[in-house]
Amino acid sequence: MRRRGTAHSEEFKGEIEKMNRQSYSFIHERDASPKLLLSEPSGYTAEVLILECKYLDNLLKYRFCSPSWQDIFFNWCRIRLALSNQRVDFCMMVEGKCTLPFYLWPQILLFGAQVVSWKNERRQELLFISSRAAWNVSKSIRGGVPICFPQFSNLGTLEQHGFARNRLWSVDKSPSPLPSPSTSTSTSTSTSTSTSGSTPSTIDLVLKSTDDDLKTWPHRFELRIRISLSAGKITWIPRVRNTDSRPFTFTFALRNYMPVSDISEVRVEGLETLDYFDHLLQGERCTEQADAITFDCELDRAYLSTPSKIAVIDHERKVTYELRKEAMCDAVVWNPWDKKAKALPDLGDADYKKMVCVDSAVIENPIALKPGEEWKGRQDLIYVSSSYFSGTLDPSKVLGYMGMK
Ligand SMILES: O=P(O)(O)OC[C@H]1O[C@@H](O)[C@H](O)[C@@H](O)[C@@H]1O
Repeated sequence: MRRRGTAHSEEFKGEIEKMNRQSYSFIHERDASPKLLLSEPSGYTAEVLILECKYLDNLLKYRFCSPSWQDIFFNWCRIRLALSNQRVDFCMMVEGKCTLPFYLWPQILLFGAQVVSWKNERRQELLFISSRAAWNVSKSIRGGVPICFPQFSNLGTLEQHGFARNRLWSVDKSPSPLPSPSTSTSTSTSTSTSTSGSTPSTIDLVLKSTDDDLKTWPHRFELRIRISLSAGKITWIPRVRNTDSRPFTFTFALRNYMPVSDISEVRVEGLETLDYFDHLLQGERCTEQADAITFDCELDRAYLSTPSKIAVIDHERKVTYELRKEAMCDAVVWNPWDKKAKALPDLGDADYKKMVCVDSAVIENPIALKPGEEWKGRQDLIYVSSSYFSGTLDPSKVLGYMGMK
């Protein structure tokens, strides 16, 4: 826990002044943790303990806890909206219920429902964030796990990767039950997992079509994402429901920006011998010849009909990310390399060396939903400290260790 220190006093001051104007107040007693008192016009008042604050560009980010974490989600959202009118951020609040320590809680932006921070027990960041991430504009952050919907990449007439990553989502306080796991597309409302008893380290976010969205994509939908956390694993369960009177189709991806020690030391395993669309060859269909994907130039490929488990092995850092997925049979591998990195304004020139994207996706066969139907996918991202050493990689051992063989 980091208490308010002198390094932050100016930042707090600026924010307190703004809060006063918005009729929120800030309490700080000498030798006590700083507290924020939220009072809404409706009369709701809550006291929040601030655990940590950091300043990122023009946005002050807090970690905090409260007796009522769900209420605070909502109040926090309103505060950020009122103060910046730009983006909203929060951490999963599970005080008193969650067995995980604070520093393991991921940070999720309501803007895009994007997870932007996820840490392991050694407090290492497990997601990549660009050194030039633009936190204060109305555009998806370069890093973390943005959600691509209803279009992946430029495979359609919509903005690149669809609009969902550039919209403000809501917390779904009473999420509808998950459909049966046996069907990936279902009209069933039967439950296998009770949402009323959803675990404290789970949050449901929802995006619904707006009148503006309907002008560019004329289909009414509800996109729900359940994000759950357990030690060493973070899970996304996306669901898309057709709430329109006509059928529609869509493509989808969870773009995983993973941090790596050096991109030239990385191997992606599980995609060998598969066909892929090469975006750098105008989508030409090719077949993977290598026994693992390695990187020495720009790569932008959508691998087709992939297995449910893929391993991203960082040889140097002795770390493996295991990607497990359901109902998302394609997988994208992307690294922009040097020229493209320079051309992307929100990516540092050398950042390409420190990241790789391996995404769970539905691209080749878009999902078709009739009115009332729902599609459900799932992605688990698992962090494994590998036990092998640089230069002595034995893929079969690693895959065996991960339960993949
Ligand atoms: O910059 P964005 O919109 O996040 O996309 C990053 C890259 O994503 C890839 O999937 C696309 O094929 C590239 O064309 C694109 O540059």
